[in-house]
Amino acid sequence: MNRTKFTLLVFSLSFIIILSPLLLFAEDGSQLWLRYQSAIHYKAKVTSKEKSPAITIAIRELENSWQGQPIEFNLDKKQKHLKDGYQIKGNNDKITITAQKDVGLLYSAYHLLRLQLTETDRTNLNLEEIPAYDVRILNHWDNLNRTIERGYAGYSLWKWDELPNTLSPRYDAYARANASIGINATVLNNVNATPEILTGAYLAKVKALADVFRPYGVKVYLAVNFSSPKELGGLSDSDPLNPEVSKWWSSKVKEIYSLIPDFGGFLVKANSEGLPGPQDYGRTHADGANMLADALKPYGGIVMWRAFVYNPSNEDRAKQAYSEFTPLDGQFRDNVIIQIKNGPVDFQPREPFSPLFGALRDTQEMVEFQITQEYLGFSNHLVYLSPMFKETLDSDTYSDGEGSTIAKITDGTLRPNKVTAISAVANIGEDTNWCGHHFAQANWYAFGRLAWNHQLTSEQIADEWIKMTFSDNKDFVNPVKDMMLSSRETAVDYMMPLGLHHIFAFGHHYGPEPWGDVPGARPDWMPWYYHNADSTGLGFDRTTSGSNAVSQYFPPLNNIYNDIALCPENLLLWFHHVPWDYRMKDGKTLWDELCYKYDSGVQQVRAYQKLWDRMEPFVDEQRFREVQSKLRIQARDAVWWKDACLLYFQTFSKRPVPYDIERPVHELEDLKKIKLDMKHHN
Ligand SMILES: CO[C@H]1[C@H](O)[C@@H](O)[C@H](O)O[C@@H]1C(=O)O
Repeated sequence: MNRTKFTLLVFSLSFIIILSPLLLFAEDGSQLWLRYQSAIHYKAKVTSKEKSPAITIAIRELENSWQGQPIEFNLDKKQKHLKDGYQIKGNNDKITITAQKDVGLLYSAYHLLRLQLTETDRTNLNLEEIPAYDVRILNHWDNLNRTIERGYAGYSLWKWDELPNTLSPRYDAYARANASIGINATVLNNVNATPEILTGAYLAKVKALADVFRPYGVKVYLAVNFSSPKELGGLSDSDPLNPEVSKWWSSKVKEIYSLIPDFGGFLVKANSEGLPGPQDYGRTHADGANMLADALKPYGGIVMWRAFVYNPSNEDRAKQAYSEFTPLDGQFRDNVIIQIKNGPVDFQPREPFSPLFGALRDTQEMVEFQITQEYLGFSNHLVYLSPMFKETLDSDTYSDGEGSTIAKITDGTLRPNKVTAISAVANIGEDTNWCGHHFAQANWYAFGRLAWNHQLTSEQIADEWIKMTFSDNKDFVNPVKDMMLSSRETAVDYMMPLGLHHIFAFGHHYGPEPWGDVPGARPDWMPWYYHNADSTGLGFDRTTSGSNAVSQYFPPLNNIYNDIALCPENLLLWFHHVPWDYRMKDGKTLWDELCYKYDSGVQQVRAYQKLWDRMEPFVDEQRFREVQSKLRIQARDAVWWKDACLLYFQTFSKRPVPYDIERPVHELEDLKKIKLDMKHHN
């Protein structure tokens, strides 16, 4: 080797040595799970007779990163059964992909790259993927001032003040991330919607976003305020039966479609939590939804009408959506779909499924999940939500006999739905790592994967996500996967075990406040409304001798939930007021069981801390430290929850905390004084 070559070699080696830690350090999670290595020495050969923006992206993704056989794209419009899906066939020499839509080819590109990143065999491929739902949609609760209701990852991605002229690169990255997991729709603004979103100025901004998202197959939808005709159009009212009102909506819809020809439709929260709606004029939800549906119909748009309604009344809050919507069954147009939260109350760590699923026989239904962790420690706690999503989807409602799962009711298997959909409230914000917690990215990922295929297991999804996001080393994948898979149950244990619910601090919903009593607030906003602790026991009596919410479920569930001996123990205090000395299945008293559950939640988080520390060699410095520090918060919060709930409930149970578990480290009176400043959390 001559001198020049030697100098060059030394120079480049030192360059690599100096720079590599910096590169590692710069690893911040902004790439999400899209960590494809670029194929520097090899440009994949991808051929396609057809061209379109989606196909161009698909080719670009593969040419940048695919390290395998040449690929041939085929568009075959006759293969309608594929919907947004695709077939992949291939051997060592070649891969052929067929889709009926160009977006199907794009999805197939991400499928191949996923196989590559997860080290799955790619030499013998013969598969067909068809999505379970037509509309796989994120709901952003983003306000026009860029705060996010229940958002814990910074401000909204949408920079309304810069739009439509300036386009943040995050818009493209957002659409790409969604496309990579099959999400094809997004509601840009908060369901607590302001009429302003429908002004010409905002629609021009919405159009700019729709144009960025379109090549990735992501359609834009808007949440609308039911009073828009009055507030924006200057009409005397917004009565759905007033012809002027429906005329106003028709012309607004026409204006939207002239800007965004593939606009998806509206999401509506009406007559709920103070928002206006058809009931303001003595009309029904059906009158309101149908009026909007008629305006959207000529363009193929849909209305997602939310069932999240409850009034200050004497009726158990858990019963109200069912009471209000079942009498309207069969009255909705075929482009209306009722969007129902997974549980009957409000995204609690664990709820039974909403009894509305399956009860509306002649009305289309869809699930609304919450990815953002409003009731699960915000972006501070590591809680992998796939098991929770699956718990709902796999729940058997018995509406059409055994096997009538929520998945089958909503995906069209059991009902002749014109359109099928599944939604979730997003956890995405402007933070560099998108979701506030590196592991919260897994929940966005899991929602997309389940919306595509609800038969995937939580374990499969976690496995993929860990390998793509962090490492495929089994010494990392296996323990981290175990941590993720148990994390939801852990959170339930240190927050609200055995069916307890809604004992959160008023307003921000972060910490515990089972004693909560907000002067002047309505009873169903008080935590004691939900736990009913007294000297005899704990829990909400929803049996036939209590609020009778059990009767909203189909047999045999109504009887199972009604019977304290049959009711699943993880829902016991949801359905029953249980004596403190009631014997649980393991022989412990209710009080002791409660104590052990809280303690086990705390111990589990401690175990996660230890586990994560052992993972240091596998993770870059920055992500390692960030997750480590979040776990510290989670561990402190878990103790806070345990102490607050046990010390408070003990004032009723008057029994000792079992002597073999960790003693409280707080005074109840001190805990009662904690006031969190959650203003930035809205
Ligand atoms: C958007 O409002 C939210 C509100 O912030 C939240 O606390 C509650 O969970 O539900 C509401 C809803 O789903 O409409």
